[in-house]
Amino acid sequence: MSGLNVLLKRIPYKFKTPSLLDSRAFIGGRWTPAASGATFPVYDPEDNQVAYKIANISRAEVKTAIGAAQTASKQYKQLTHRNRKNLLRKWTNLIKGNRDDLAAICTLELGKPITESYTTVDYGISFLEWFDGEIERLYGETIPAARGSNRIMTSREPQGVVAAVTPWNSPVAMILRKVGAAISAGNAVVLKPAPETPMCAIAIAKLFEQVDYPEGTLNIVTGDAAASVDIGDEMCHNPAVRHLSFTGSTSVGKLLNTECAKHLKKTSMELGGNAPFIVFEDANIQKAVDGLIACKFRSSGQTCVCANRAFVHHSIIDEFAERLQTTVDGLFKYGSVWDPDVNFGPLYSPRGVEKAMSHQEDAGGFIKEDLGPNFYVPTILTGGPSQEMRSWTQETFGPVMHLTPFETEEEVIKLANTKESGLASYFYTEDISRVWRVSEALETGMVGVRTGLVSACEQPFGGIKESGIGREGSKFGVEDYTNIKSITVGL
Ligand SMILES: NC(=O)c1ccc[n+]([C@@H]2O[C@H](COP(=O)([O-])OP(=O)(O)OC[C@H]3O[C@@H](n4cnc5c(N)ncnc54)[C@H](O)[C@@H]3O)[C@@H](O)[C@H]2O)c1
Ligand SMILES: N[C@@H](CC=O)C(=O)O
Repeated sequence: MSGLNVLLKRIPYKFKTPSLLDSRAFIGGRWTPAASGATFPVYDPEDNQVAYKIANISRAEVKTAIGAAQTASKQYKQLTHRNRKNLLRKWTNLIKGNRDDLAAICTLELGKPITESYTTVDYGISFLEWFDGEIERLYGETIPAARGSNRIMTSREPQGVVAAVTPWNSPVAMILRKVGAAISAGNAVVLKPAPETPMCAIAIAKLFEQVDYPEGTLNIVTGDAAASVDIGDEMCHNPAVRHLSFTGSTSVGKLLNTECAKHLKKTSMELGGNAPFIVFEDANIQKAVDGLIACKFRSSGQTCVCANRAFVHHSIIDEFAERLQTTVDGLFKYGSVWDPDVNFGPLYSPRGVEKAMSHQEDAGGFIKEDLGPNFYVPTILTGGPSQEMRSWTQETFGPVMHLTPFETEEEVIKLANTKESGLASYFYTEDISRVWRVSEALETGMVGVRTGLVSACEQPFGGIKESGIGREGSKFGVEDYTNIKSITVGL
C-alpha cells in the first residue's frame, strides 16, 4: 500500500480533496521530491506512529526556490493593488472551501482535537480577510517640504523575497498570518514550515497554486531538524532574501537574527513568551478562573501567549485554586482527537511531554496512557515555583500551571517584569485606575485586561525585550513587509 493509502486508512476522516495531501516541496511553481530522494517522517501525536513521509530537501534546492521567488517578485510587484487583492480573495475562498480538509490535516499532524483545528483554520482565514482590506490601504503620504521649491511624497513598495520560518504549534494560522501579510504587501515568499507540521503548509500551497499568481510567488521548502539548519543558513546569507520573518523560540530567533545582521537584512521575530497572569484581590474570581483556563489550557498549553506564571493575591488564592480545579474538572472532555466533543488533546510530541514533566518540578507527571503516550492531564499546583525553577525561567508550553501568592501591587509588577521575555501579560481587577496603572507598568508587547485572549487579526501581535521584533496582524503586520520610498520633486 502507498504511503498515502496508509495515511488515509489510519484516520477516521474522508478527505474531500485528497490531492491536498502531498509529500513534495513546492519550488518555482512545481511539486518536487528531494533531488536526493531523501524523506523525513511526520508523526501522529495520538500514537507517535509515522503518519507520512515528506521530501527532505537540501540547500541547493533552497537556492533554487529563492531564485524562483526573486523572478516571481519582479513580475508580481507590477500588479496593481486591486489585482493583488483579487488574487488574495481567490486564495482565501479556496482555503475557506477546503476548511474541513485543512482542519483534518492539522488534527492529523499536530494532534489537535478537531474542534480546535477548526478554530486555528478560522483564525488563519481571519488574517487573510483582514489583509484583503489592507492591500488597498497601503497609502503613502505627502510631506510639506522645508525647501519651498520641492514636493515630497512617499510610497510603500514591496521588499522582494521574504523568507519565512514557522513553528508547529498553530500551523495554519501562523503560516497565513506571516505569508498572507508578505504576499499582500506584494512580495514573493519562500516558506520553511516546522518539520513536525509540514502537511498544512503543503495543503495551503496546493490551494495557492490554483490562483493565477506568477509561478514562484510562494515556495515551500521542507526539511527535518538537521535540514532546517541548512535551509535557515541559506535564507540568512542568500543576497536575494531581503527580509527574514521567523516565528519560534527565542534561542533560534537570536541565532537567525545574528546571521541576518551580517547582511543588514530586515528581520521580523515572533519569539517565545513567559506570560504573567495576575489576579488582584478585587477581581471577579470566576471571570479570572475562566480567563486563566482560556489563556493557559487552550491548545493544551502550547501557545506562545499562554499564561506561564500565575500570581494570585494571597487573600483569595485558596478560593481561586479550588474554583480553578473544579472548573477544569468539569470542562474538559478527553478522548479521540477526531471526536467533535473532545476539547483537550495530547501534546505535540514526546519532547513536549518531557518538558511539561520537568516543569512539574517534584510533583511527578500526569500522563494518561489509555489516551496515548503524549496525553498530559491539565495540572494545577499551588505554592508557586522558586525563581530558579524551570517553570519560572522557561516557557512550559504544556498544561502545567503553578499558582504563586503575592501581597502588593508593587511586588507583583516587579515579579512579572523579572523575565527577559516580554510577549503577553494578563491581569484581573475591577479597579479602573489599577487597569491603567498596571497596563502601563507591565513590560510586554500585549496586555490582556480582564481577558485571557489577546489574539485577533486586527490587533498588533508581538513582543518586546527578548520576545521579538515587529508586529504581525493589524495594519502594522502588512506595513512591516514594505519599504517606504520618498520621492522629492523639484518644481
Ligand atoms: N511570538 C509568536 O508569535 C509565537 C508564535 C508561535 C510560537 N512561538 C514560539 O515558538 C516556540 C515553539 O515552537 P518551536 O518549538 O517550533 O520553536 P523552534 O524555534 O524550535 O522552531 C521554530 C522553527 O524554526 C526552525 N528552526 C529550528 N532551528 C533552526 C535553524 N537553526 N535555522 C532555521 N530554522 C530553524 C524549526 O524547524 C521550526 O520551523 C515557542 O518558544 C513559542 O513561544 C512564538
Ligand atoms: N497561536 C498563537 C500564537 C502563539 O503561539 C496566537 O496567535 O494566539
